[in-house]
Amino acid sequence: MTSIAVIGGGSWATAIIKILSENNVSIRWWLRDRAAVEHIRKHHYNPDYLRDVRLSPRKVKTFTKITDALNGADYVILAIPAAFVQEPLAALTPKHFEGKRVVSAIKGMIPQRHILVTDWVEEHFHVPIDQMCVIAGPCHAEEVALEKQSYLTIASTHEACAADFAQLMSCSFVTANPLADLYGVEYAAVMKNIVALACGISHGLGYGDNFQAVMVSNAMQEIKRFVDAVDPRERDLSASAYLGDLLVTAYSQFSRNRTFGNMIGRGYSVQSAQMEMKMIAEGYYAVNSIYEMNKQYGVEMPITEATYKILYEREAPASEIAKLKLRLR
Ligand SMILES: NC(=O)C1=CN([C@@H]2O[C@H](COP(=O)(O)OP(=O)(O)OC[C@H]3O[C@@H](n4cnc5c(N)ncnc54)[C@H](OP(=O)(O)O)[C@@H]3O)[C@@H](O)[C@H]2O)C=CC1
Ligand SMILES: O=C(CO)COP(=O)(O)O
Repeated sequence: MTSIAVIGGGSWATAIIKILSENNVSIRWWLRDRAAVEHIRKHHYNPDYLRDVRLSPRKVKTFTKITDALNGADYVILAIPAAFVQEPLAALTPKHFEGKRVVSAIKGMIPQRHILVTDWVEEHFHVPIDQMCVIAGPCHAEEVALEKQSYLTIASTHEACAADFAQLMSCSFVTANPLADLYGVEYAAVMKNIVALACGISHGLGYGDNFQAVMVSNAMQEIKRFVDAVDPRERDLSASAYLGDLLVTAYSQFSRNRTFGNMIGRGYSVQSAQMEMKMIAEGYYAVNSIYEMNKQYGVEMPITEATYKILYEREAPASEIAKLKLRLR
């Protein structure tokens, strides 16, 4: 039986565990919150996220010590927002990861370093890049909880590695397909969160569906320009791992990033929007990383620039979106 450690106790970790539990696996789940661990052991659901998801005590064991969760695991899934992933893993060394495959379920970048999570894991824990995957595709945890038909893309530089893990992430309501484009998929997943923020901001300002459709079309071109600059290769950006993920985050009621942006458009400060939301909007951190990274690449990125100026330079949302309006086609 495949043993899988899941690191993180939020909505996506909970949804991933629900999917994995449909297969013949044993899950070793680390959460930082001791009270949540006690609650799950006693009541078999996560009290803080997706409370309707029942967790099989036979398949899912919870841990408060991260090394215990990793013990004997074949896979380690990282499912904590990128901004916070370094702290819980700080005590781990390359030895803890020896012989394990690492899967990033994170759609964000390491903020202080402006690097992808897989690059950080390779650098920090010496996990070979071909032993890593990312979980991508248009898929909200809330819909997984409701068993609504969903699709995931498992990307890796090594197709067989992606294919193995895709099998574990497939079940009656989830189809997971492998794809050999780790970097393209990972960057696109980071960038779609920035676009969702921009869509939310415009919506909060009163812009309508016509404007948003143009924003999303322009965003796809912006993502293509950036991804082609950082990792040039043949790829079909209309595939669901790229375009599908952008669409779901830009339009869905469940999108954390769009919700956060919407509050900013309605006049909330960054701090008050963060306090209002229990969940994390990765795009807030990602926009800083992509903006900083792009100083090196010089790609034309009007949507990223406008979002950065609103969130980090405290420019007025209305005037930044008005300027952006003139750059969209
Ligand atoms: N939700 C979704 O539908 C999807 C999410 N993702 C990605 O999954 C990743 C996780 O997001 P998601 O589960 O939605 O996030 P949530 O906001 O639902 O949960 C955040 C998790 O991170 C933990 N956390 C917050 N701050 C810290 C910290 N300082 N140190 C350690 N842990 C911390 C929280 O712990 P605590 O509960 O104790 O506060 C919680 O377990 C993100 O990269 C997101 O982009 C990808 C696809 C879909
Ligand atoms: O990546 C996600 C869905 O694919 C989740 O991010 P949002 O909640 O911002 O849409």
